[in-house]
Amino acid sequence: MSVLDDIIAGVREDMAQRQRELPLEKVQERAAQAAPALDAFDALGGNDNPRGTLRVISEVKRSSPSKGALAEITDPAALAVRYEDGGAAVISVLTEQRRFNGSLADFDAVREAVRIPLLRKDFTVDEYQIWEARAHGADLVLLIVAALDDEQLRTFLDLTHELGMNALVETHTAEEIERAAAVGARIIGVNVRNLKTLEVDRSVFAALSESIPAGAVVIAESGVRNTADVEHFAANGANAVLVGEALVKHNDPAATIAEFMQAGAAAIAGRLQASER
Ligand SMILES: O=C(O)c1ccccc1NCC(=O)[C@H](O)[C@H](O)COP(=O)(O)O
Repeated sequence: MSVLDDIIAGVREDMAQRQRELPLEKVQERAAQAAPALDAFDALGGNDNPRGTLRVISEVKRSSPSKGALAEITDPAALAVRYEDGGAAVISVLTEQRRFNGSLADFDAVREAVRIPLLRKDFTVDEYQIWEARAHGADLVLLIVAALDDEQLRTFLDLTHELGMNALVETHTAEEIERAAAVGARIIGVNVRNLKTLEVDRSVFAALSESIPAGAVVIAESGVRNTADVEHFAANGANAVLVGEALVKHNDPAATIAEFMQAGAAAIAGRLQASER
């Protein structure tokens, strides 16, 4: 069983428990009462032409299967406020419990504290989780192509859009990018971490980003350690980077986000100039 399969097995068990406690109809009632979703596509520069700014999706991440415990994060809301102050475009909150030590309670605390779009970062395998995300005020959900068949991918993306949210559709191979494009994904991430082996290979992004259709927002996910990594991803077509570990371990995450945005903007300016020549 791969790491991803193992995570998903636990996610299904935990979701079954929540479904017993709060059936879908109740979650749908709560979703209907939630404030409308914020436009994460716009916040990530989807409507800017040319996309001259590098956006940062900043993640609230306590633990991970690859690294174990990363940071204590006793107050996720306070961390999120620092992210917002630093200029984060979107905040990602991990809600998976067993391997990432996240929760919907963390998500709720962050939702109360900030006004920018929020990604509910979980392993989506059922429509219930998409309704649940909306009921908790999410603006963006994660759809991992490797975890879904084409029918699920299309149905889940359509439901996400019907509920007024956007989806970060995550890929790791050329074939997964084709599948994401075929269902009309508007925000496509390339995760340089292989979720089946946990290996991080930053070269995967440059090899794949050109095959992402024009018009989609391009996200480089995982493995950002410093400004050099941001420059590398931005020079190779990233409109945004999704960063967890480097921010939760830093004592000044706001300053780090600002540095990443500055480094990314310079690299994008270089890329745009080169394409005009
Ligand atoms: O982070 C992991 O070890 C991991 C393992 C298996 C599935 C998903 C995993 N992480 C989810 C992510 O995509 C990252 O949290 C996110 O991209 C940020 O990564 P990083 O900046 O490297 O912490």
